[in-house]
Amino acid sequence: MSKSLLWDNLDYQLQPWIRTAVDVMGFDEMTPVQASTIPLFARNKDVVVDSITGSGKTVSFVIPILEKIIIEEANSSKLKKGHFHSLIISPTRELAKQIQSVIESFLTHYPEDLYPIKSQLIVGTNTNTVRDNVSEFLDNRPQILVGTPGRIFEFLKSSGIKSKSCSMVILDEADRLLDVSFLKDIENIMQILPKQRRTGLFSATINSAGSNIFKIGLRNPVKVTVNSKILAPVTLSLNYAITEPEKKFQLFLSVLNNYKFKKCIAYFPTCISVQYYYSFIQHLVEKKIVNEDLQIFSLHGKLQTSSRMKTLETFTETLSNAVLITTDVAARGIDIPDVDLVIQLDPPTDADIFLHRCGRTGRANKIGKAITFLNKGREEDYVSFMEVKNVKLELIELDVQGIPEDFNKIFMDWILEDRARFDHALRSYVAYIRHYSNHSASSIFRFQSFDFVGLCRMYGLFRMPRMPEITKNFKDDVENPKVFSNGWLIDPPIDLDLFKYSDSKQEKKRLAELKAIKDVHDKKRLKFLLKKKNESWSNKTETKESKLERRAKMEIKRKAIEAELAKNDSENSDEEIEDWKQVVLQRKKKQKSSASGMQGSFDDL
Ligand SMILES: Nc1ncnc2c1ncn2[C@@H]1O[C@H](COP(=O)(O)OP(=O)(O)OP(=O)(O)O)[C@@H](O)[C@H]1O
Repeated sequence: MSKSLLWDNLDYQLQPWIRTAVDVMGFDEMTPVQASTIPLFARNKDVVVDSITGSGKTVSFVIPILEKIIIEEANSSKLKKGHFHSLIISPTRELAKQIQSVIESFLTHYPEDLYPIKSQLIVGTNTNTVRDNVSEFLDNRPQILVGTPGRIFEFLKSSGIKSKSCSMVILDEADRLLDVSFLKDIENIMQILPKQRRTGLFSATINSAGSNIFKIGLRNPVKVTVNSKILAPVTLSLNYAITEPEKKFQLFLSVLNNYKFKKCIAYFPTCISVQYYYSFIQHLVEKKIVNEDLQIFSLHGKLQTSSRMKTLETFTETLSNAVLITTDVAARGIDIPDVDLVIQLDPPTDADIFLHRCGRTGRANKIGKAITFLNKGREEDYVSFMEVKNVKLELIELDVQGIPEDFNKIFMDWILEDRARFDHALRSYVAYIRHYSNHSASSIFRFQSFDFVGLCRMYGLFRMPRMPEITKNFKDDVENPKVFSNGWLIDPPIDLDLFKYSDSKQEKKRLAELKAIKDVHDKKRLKFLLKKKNESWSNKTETKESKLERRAKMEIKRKAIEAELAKNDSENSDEEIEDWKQVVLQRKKKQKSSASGMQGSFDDL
């Protein structure tokens, strides 16, 4: 045990009940980040903390907050109604909830005869409004608030909420909170809070925040960097496996069946792919193709908050043989005991997220393994790309051991039971293509060398959809022996007219549409109807209102451009007028292509 990490070696004495709490929690010594950060907060410094995943950053801000509240209470500066002492902001509700439970687990050791210390969660859920947050706050008078940016901003603006006593603010996963999606809310929150406050920023990838760190009014911050050369815990082994897309999902199942693990988190690229594969895996468990002992959970951003929280809770409480299929909603900060395996079906679009995902295992000196699947061909370059970033990945050989040879047929039979599954597969496929085109390392993740047929098979599609990305980059049927005419991947093709929805209402609607189309003999009208029908899963979600809104906006834009043209007509040369016309044309073209850009369809479906 290193002497400098002993709790009693801090340059001030911890409150006795906090000392008891760390003992009971089994924290024999401080982690390095705690040993550096706790004394800095005690000396009223602002801190920017960069320390690897699972290194105990949460406790390094929870203890100082609790200590400060007690010291200030002891100085009889009790908070008045509507005031609070500390604010902790996190990018996700799950993480906010987790931080609050760390606070609560400390508070179970707080002496009952002292003035009560309380915390409150300020996050949006499907059942509570910001008003509910406010009335709970005014009734309970908690000193510590933990929440997500949007809801906290709304909360702070509400009448009755007084921010001027807030003396500590923590941004956990600060680089995420300071990226474009949250920055505005964070800046707005900081403007409401008093300038005289202590601020702490924490992350395992804080450097990605760049100069945005200085947008939130830090005062002479001290940077705490623990082991700058190590980007991942030494107990975490980082592996990659090369696979063809067609075999990727089978490889994943084979790992689940054959690897010994307590808990596994598997990252899928999109919410819809989590939903889709989750239902297929249920079927595979029933068919005993996936180990029956495994308990499979799914978590993604499209689920309601209460069900997200519940899933996470149950997964946390399950002792072993548990698999969580999820998206990046569970990539950062989530601390679940005994996760010893992380699988990434695809590398994340943002390289920083790679470390956060892998870091769900190998935490607090426990052994963990993370395996990332890379598509054969171009994606192997990801290994050297990560090496430049100081992240070394080791190759691991995997095979589809134990997965039935007729797996593709089993997949297809499952889809054929219900046409809705085919729609789901198609939507997942399209979402994947959209996801793939967002990779920050675009020189590695390129469509030019992508195995579109393999991807179709991975999603169980037996026919290739038409999408601009595919038509642009895919060598056609003649050149590709795996594809039969009209994009079919099976021979003979199936009769799509006989492919039914299991939901009777949906099926009735389909049959009515089919009849309407068959009754049309006018070719032009038929083409129009087919086009409209094809939009069903991609575009029809757009409401009539939003279409009208968009049309109105386009009208305003068009008028502005025309006005500009007219102005230029009178003032400029013919050449400049021509340039302007080109701009208008290009703009229109761009709008057209982005509107149709991410659709997939079958002309005759
Ligand atoms: N002093 C300690 N000794 C042993 N374990 C500790 C100590 N402090 C915290 N832990 C445990 O370490 C684990 C990781 O802590 P925490 O979630 O705070 O990590 P983190 O650095 O915030 O990670 P991430 O960057 O992934 O959010 C938790 O399970 C926590 O209980």
